Amino acid sequence: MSINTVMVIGAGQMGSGIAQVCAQAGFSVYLNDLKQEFLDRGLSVIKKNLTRQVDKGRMQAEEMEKVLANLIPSTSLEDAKQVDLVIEAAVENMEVKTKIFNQLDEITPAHTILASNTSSLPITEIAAATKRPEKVIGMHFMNPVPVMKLVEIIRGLATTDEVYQAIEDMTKQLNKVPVEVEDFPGFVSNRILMPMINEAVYTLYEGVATKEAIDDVMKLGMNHPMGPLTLADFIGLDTCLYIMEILHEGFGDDKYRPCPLLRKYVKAGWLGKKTGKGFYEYA
Ligand SMILES: CC(=O)CC(=O)SCCNC(=O)CCNC(=O)[C@H](O)C(C)(C)COP(=O)(O)OP(=O)(O)OC[C@H]1O[C@@H](n2cnc3c(N)ncnc32)[C@H](O)[C@@H]1OP(=O)(O)O
Ligand SMILES: NC(=O)C1=CN([C@@H]2O[C@H](COP(=O)(O)OP(=O)(O)OC[C@H]3O[C@@H](n4cnc5c(N)ncnc54)[C@H](OP(=O)(O)O)[C@@H]3O)[C@@H](O)[C@H]2O)C=CC1
Repeated sequence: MSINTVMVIGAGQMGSGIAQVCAQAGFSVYLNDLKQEFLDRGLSVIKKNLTRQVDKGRMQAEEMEKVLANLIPSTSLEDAKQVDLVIEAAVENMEVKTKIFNQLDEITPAHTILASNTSSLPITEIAAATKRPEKVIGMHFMNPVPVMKLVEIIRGLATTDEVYQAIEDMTKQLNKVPVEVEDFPGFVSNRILMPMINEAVYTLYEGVATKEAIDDVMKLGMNHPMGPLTLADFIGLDTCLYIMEILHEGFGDDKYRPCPLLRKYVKAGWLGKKTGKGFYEYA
């Protein structure tokens, strides 16, 4: 099962990072989003990241041009006709994802593998929106994608060994480390990380400490590279809330109830770094 051409759906922070690492590994990459302006934003982030590598002497300018030439902007899902693998990184919403997978199932050739970068949604349910559940798989990258080594790989109930192997091999080609986990809400990463972030929001909500103090405790006391509230802003408060809701619903356990303050911020449109304001403000 050979993968040469990839489509990444969603040119947000995850999609643009995934497209960048695929293009750097030599794959031809269609980067797809709903509107040209989102694509332009994603491509400009990629260019900025690569330019930093060139400035630091880690990449030749010609190499950067080669990587950029591997990227093909796309606003039409029909472009998926050409690809061997789709990695979907649109918003964390089951309705949106099943709609995309259903369309991809019609558009892509029979051999194409359909992967989702979902952070918490059941792969088996996404796969059920297609007539090829054996070719649907979770490929969960971490943020920021060009820096973080891990990719969680999640099989749906029907995913074949051959498809799993192709995705594990591809992950290694991207210079990442694959870790296989089972299809349960939040997988391993967000089942552990997100309740910690949610608890940090409760700690703020209950007035136990200021946001800066909460972050300092976890940075200086536990050696976390970012405090949990800074990390929540970095991930996106909407994504954090969606993940908590999926854990809450998926396990039916109130220990996963999202903090009302998190809900309030999302309702206000304070989504973190990507909107310029979350727990902190960003220029
Ligand atoms: C929600 C989910 O489903 C799953 C998730 O992804 S959860 C989130 C997982 N990610 C984390 O937990 C990130 C925690 N934070 C960190 O690891 C670090 O703070 C960090 C890597 C983001 C930044 O590291 P730092 O040392 O504080 O800053 P800095 O020195 O500026 O950056 C270190 C390197 O990362 C690069 N970098 C930082 N942010 C970047 C970005 N957004 N994109 C690309 N590269 C980036 C920098 O260029 C720098 O590269 P070099 O070492 O090659 O020069
Ligand atoms: N943020 C993180 O740290 C991580 C997130 N993830 C997962 O990755 C996915 C994307 O998250 P993230 O990149 O942070 O989110 P962003 O909000 O940064 O980006 C999502 C992008 O997808 C676009 N989009 C939405 N619907 C569609 C569609 N139907 N077709 C094409 N594009 C669409 C959005 O456009 P618009 O702006 O119009 O909505 C936006 O540009 C989510 O499933 C998330 O859970 C996984 C690991 C880490």
